[in-house]
Amino acid sequence: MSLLPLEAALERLLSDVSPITDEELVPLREATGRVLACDVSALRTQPDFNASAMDGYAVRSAQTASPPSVLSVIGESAAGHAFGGRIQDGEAVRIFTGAPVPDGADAVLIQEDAERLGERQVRVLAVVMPGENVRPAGNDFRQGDVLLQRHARLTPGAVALGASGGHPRLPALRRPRVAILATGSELVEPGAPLGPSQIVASNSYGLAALVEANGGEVLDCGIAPDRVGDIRAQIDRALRDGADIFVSIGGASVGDHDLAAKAFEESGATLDFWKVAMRPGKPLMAGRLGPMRLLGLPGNPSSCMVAATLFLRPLLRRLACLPPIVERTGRLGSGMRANGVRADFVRSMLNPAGDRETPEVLPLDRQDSSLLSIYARAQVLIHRPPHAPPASPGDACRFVVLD
Ligand SMILES: Nc1nc2c(c(=O)[nH]1)N[C@H]1C(S)=C(S)[C@@H](COP(=O)(O)OP(=O)(O)OC[C@H]3O[C@@H](n4cnc5c(N)ncnc54)[C@H](O)[C@@H]3O)O[C@H]1N2
Ligand code: MOO
Repeated sequence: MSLLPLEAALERLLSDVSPITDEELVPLREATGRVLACDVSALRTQPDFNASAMDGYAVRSAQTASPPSVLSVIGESAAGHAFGGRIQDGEAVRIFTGAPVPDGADAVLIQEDAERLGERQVRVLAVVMPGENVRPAGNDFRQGDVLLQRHARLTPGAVALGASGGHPRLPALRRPRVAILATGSELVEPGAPLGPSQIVASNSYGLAALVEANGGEVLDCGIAPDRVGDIRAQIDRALRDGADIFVSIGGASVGDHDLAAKAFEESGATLDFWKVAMRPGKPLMAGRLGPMRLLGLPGNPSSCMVAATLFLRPLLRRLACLPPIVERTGRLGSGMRANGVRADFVRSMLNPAGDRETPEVLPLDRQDSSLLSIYARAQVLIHRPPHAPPASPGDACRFVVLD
């Protein structure tokens, strides 16, 4: 099978994908990172009374026009305990930050500008203007105001705003469910004892982190040995459990024990493509089974993560109704050789001292696709198109940001 150009592969993968529209109410504590299903309006006004912004004395501002003057202290208003009466000329109410400003008062004199004279009196030492140190009712928002927009991704601040608006739960789109299966008889879980010629299954953890960072939910299918039946069983399980995407890791190449394509086909899936003109990540495959998408990622750790960044991430973000992550332009920090037939994605770092708009991009010196130590240091991938001519330091380049 010949290599499919990257753009054609992406087009095939994404052409008929639309965002999930199912909605669910999510408790505030679980809402960060979720995508809102609809606009959220305030159920209450904040603050719903005129509130003091400072500790001091609620006064009629006109009464402070020619300090020093003395006012009678007729009571106290604390947060949660309003003063019930009304202030008249010549009177003040001791008040604390966040407390309701009593009727009749229009300003708060901060206590640094006041001198308390026993229980009953206070000396005014400064002029206060009408409205000074008062947060009027509705200062933040009013009941019915749209606080959060449909399809916004909830930040910590947005969650706090939703809470303040009176919502214990927020309406979110269902997250795309991504089943992740590591395949390979040599794999063991991190921390488990390793037998001869065994290795740690690290990729599932990298992929799970990528899925969660991009609005998805992980269904962990563990590790399957190199047996078609075991891989198929996990495909069936993922379909039963309502996965939107099934991702296998490893067994994507052409060796005798590379069984992903066979397992996909025997499970009844159609294979959309297999093998993309890119480095790393060439043996990538994509298919579908009923409503579920399948991605077969290569096993080499960097190949797996790069293929996931380029294919799983956009698929997931589209399903999750998140904006695509677009390539950016930078300047090469070092020269590069002419490229071959595969688009090359070069693990690189950004020069922290460089220009932020058009950063200098520094390729890491070793690019072998087995090297997680290099991949983990990389912040970006320089995208060198097929047959790109040799490039010199300072030349423009395109790059993809990793997360
Ligand atoms: N004759 C050919 N051989 C290979 C070709 C080819 O075109 N012709 N392509 C090479 C390329 S490119 C890649 S990439 C690899 C990918 O192969 P597979 O997807 O079949 O990966 P495996 O053979 O299963 O594993 C490769 C490597 O990665 C390790 N691995 C696998 N799964 C995990 C995991 N979950 N966590 C960590 N490491 C994992 C595995 O032990 C192997 O060391 O094929 C080339 N060969
Ligand atoms: O594509 Mo493989 O991913 O070159 O190592």
